[in-house]
Amino acid sequence: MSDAAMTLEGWYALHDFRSIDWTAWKAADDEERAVALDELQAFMKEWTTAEEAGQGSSTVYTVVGQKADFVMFHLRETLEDLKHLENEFNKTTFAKYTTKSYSYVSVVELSNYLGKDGGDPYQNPEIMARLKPILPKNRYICFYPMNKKRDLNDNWYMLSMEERRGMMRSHGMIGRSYAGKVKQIITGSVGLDDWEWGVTLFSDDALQFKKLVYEMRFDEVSARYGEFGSFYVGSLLDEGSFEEMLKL
Ligand code: VOV
Repeated sequence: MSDAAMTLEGWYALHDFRSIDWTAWKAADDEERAVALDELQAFMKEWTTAEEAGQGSSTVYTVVGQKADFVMFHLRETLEDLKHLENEFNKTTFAKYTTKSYSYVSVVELSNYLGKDGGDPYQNPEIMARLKPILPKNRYICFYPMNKKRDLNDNWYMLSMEERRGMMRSHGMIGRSYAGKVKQIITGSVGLDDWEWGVTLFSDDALQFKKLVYEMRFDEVSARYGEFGSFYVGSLLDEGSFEEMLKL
C-alpha cells in the first residue's frame, strides 16, 4: 500500500447554490419584497458577527449562466454550524423566492506534499490562517469539484509518495506563478460529498481562472489524473448589489 498523504483540516465549508424564482418574486407585493430584503440583510449581517468572533467566514457571489443565480460560501467550525446557516437561510422570507440548485460540503485542507516538518502545525499562525481563512473580497469566484483518477493504468492512489510529491511540486510551481492574480482555497471532501476536492478560486480578473486552469491541464497531475465536475463562475455581491440585482 502506498503512504497516504497527511492532511491538515480547518473550517468546514458549504457552497450553497440557489436560483431565484423570478416569477414568484415579481408576483410578490412591495411590502412582502421589502420584508424579504430586510431579512436577507439581517441574515448577511450575522456573517460579519461570526467573522469578527473568529468563528468562520462567509461570502456571496452571483453565478453566471443557468446552473444557479447565486452561491453563498460559508466556512464554520462544525457541520452543525453549516446546517444551522442553511436552515436560517431557508427560514427567511427571501428563501421562499429561491430554489435549491446545488450544494457542496467539504473541509479546508492542506496536505503534507510540500510542507516542512517541525512543530505542531496547528500552532503555526501561517498555517492556521490558511486552514481558517477570512474569505477574500475579490471581484470573481470560480468553483468546481474534482477527483484524482483511480483507473487501472492511471491510479493516483497507487503511486508512491515520491511520485505524487514530484507532481505536486510542479503543480505548486504553476500555482505560485499566479501569486497576486488568483487565490485558491482547496477543500477536501472524501467521505463528505460526491467528489474528492472542491476548488474555489478568487480573482479580480475572471480571465485568470481560464489561464490558470488551462495551464494546469498540461501539467501531469491534472493532465493525467484530474477529473473535473461542473464549473461555477460569478461576481461578488454585497448587500447593495444583492438588492440591486433583485430590484424590479
Ligand atoms: C492559485 C494557485 C494554486 C497554488 C499556489 C496551488 C498550490 C498547491 C500546493 C502547494 C498543494 C499541495 C499542498 C497543499 O496545500 O495541500 C496543492 C494541493 C492541491 N491543489 Fe493546488 N494550487 C493552486 C491552484 C489549484 C487549482 C486551480 C487546482 C485545480 C486543478 C486543475 O487542474 O484545475 C488545484 C487543485 C489542488 C488539489 C486538488 C490539491 C490537493 C491534492 C492532494 O492530492 O492532496 N490547485 N496546491
